[in-house]
Amino acid sequence: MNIGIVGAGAIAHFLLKEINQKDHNDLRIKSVFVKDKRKYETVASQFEVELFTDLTDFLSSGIDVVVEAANINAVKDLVPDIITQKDVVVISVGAFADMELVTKIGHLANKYNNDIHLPSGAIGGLDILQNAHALGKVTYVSLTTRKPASSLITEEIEEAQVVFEGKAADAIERFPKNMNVSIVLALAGIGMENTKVTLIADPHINKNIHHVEITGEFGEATFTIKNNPLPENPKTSYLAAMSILGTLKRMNGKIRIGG
Ligand SMILES: NC(=O)C1=CN([C@@H]2O[C@H](COP(=O)(O)OP(=O)(O)OC[C@H]3O[C@@H](n4cnc5c(N)ncnc54)[C@H](OP(=O)(O)O)[C@@H]3O)[C@@H](O)[C@H]2O)C=CC1
Ligand SMILES: O=C([O-])CC(=O)C(=O)O
Repeated sequence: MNIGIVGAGAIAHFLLKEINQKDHNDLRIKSVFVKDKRKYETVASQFEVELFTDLTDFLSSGIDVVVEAANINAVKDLVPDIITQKDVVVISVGAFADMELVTKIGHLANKYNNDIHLPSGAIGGLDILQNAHALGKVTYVSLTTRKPASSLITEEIEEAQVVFEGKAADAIERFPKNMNVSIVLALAGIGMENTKVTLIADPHINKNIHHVEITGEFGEATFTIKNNPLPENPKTSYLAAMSILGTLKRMNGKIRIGG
């Protein structure tokens, strides 16, 4: 499967190293869409990929699937065009807090018969939530995220501080680089307005910790993950990058486990 990536930051580098410099069967990154080729010219030689700044050229470069690893604005600007030609994996899931965009991209995906994949990113438990919500009988979903203070605020603090408390819809507005997880959780369950979020800046930790609580007719579930950060961008958890690789492998296989 030939892959094109949008973005050349921390997640893209993880994927380039894993996929193009190790053996992941027939996965191969061929093309990278960037805003500025000069900034990333070493990426082309180091990973044997071609850089593109023109979307039409990028999409016709022999790729089968596009992975977005850029940001929310890139999803809004590029995915409506990409989905008319290719399957797409989106990691800046926060873009889908905009329900108009979800409707538009969903309509185009149907019309052109391409798929949108939203990896679980830095969290887990989405299988439980979606199954539990199949009858619409989930009553409560919350996410409590604790990150190193420097990932969330610029001021120096001595003690852990709640920097946001409210609904997922507002969490992603306030923290677009840190709260994509709240939106994938909301999409899998009871929505942007009902998914409760607490975000804590903690000067004493070096992991990105997400704690999910779900209550419904099925019973109750809790889930905590203590993520190691990606060294190139500590705001981003290692597992978020890995979840894209996992998604690509599952797309390329015929046996689907869980879900
Ligand atoms: N769903 C989840 O659980 C998670 C999602 N994320 C999200 O994943 C995304 C990527 O994360 P990460 O790799 O750490 O971020 P980085 O900041 O390290 O990299 C982002 C890259 O995207 C590029 N970029 C931005 N806009 C465009 C565009 N319009 N076209 C092409 N390239 C573009 C940037 O280029 P330049 O430097 O030139 O601006 C940069 O190379 C972020 O949105 C992040 O919030 C992260 C963690 C978890
Ligand atoms: O990587 C993480 O731990 C979560 C994150 O940044 C996001 O959801 O935007």
